[in-house]
Amino acid sequence: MGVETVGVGAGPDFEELRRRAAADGPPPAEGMVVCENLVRIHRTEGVEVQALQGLDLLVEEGELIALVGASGSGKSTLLGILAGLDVPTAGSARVAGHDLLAMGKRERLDFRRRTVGFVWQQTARNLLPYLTAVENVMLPMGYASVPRRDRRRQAGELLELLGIGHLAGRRPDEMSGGEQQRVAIAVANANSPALLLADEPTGELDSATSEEIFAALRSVNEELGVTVLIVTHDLMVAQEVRRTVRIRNGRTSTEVLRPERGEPGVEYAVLDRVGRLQLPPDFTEALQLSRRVRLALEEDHIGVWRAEEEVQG
Ligand SMILES: Nc1ncnc2c1ncn2[C@@H]1O[C@H](COP(=O)(O)OP(=O)(O)OP(=O)(O)O)[C@@H](O)[C@H]1O
Repeated sequence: MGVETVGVGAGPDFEELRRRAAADGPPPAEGMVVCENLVRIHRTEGVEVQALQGLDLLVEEGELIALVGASGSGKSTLLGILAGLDVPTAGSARVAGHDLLAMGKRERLDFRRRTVGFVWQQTARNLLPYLTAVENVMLPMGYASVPRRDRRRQAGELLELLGIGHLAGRRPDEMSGGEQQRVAIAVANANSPALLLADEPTGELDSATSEEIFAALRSVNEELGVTVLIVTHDLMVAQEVRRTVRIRNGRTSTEVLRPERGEPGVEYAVLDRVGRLQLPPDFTEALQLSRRVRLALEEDHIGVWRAEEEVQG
């Protein structure tokens, strides 16, 4: 192998080195949502909080997934980034092919209006109080360039799809919390988004109503083909989806996959594209693994042991 000198007038320049480094890495992943090594640091009054600390997430087009995690683990921060409301500090994040770190102001606004839909936990935040359900649904259609003459009909069809056609003429204060949330799902789909984000959509509701909200989210996923990502503490929701991703300390730690919805799932640790794995803290604590471990490749598994000097104390 030849040796090249990097210097003025000799050898490859910086751009060339960058191109080679990129070519050496794995090819870019594809999907509706692709986050790699995503970092978001909040700075307030001189204090830094690392809300996301190198998070990886891949969501395929057409999936319906749940995102769970303890309070403060970074779920809302991630949703804000995917919705184009917040900008990551480092790493990469793409939604429907849009690079969320490189977007200019104009593209970001367009992205929010056309590519994503959002349902908030607080029912009151999702709807304008002085408009009827059908008028609320028609509103985002203006941003998405739906011709004016088609808006009322399309809004009515969306409400029908979600089983709430009879609410079309009612204002939010004439509906229950669950009805408002289903109208909110119609509003979030009015611009035909590629990705629907829902932050604790069943958080303020009882379990029977939560089932209705979840059924509405499932309808838009199955009938309209929208990719849906739900942040939830609700066990019912987490058990009803095929894939549940758990965030811990600003990183994706484990995933539960279910062969069929409602069936018991299998929990997997997440391996990133360069082979990094986050060991669960209860495992590392039980075996007092810290700093370095010994690995051994076996026929069908990898063994992980405490390093010799740490075993001897
Ligand atoms: N704007 C902000 N300024 C400073 N720190 C923030 C800001 N937003 C979030 N954080 C911090 O970032 C971390 C992650 O917060 P985030 O709201 O994303 O967590 P979460 O998992 O959504 O929590 P919850 O389930 O309680 O909503 C927390 O430590 C939080 O205090």
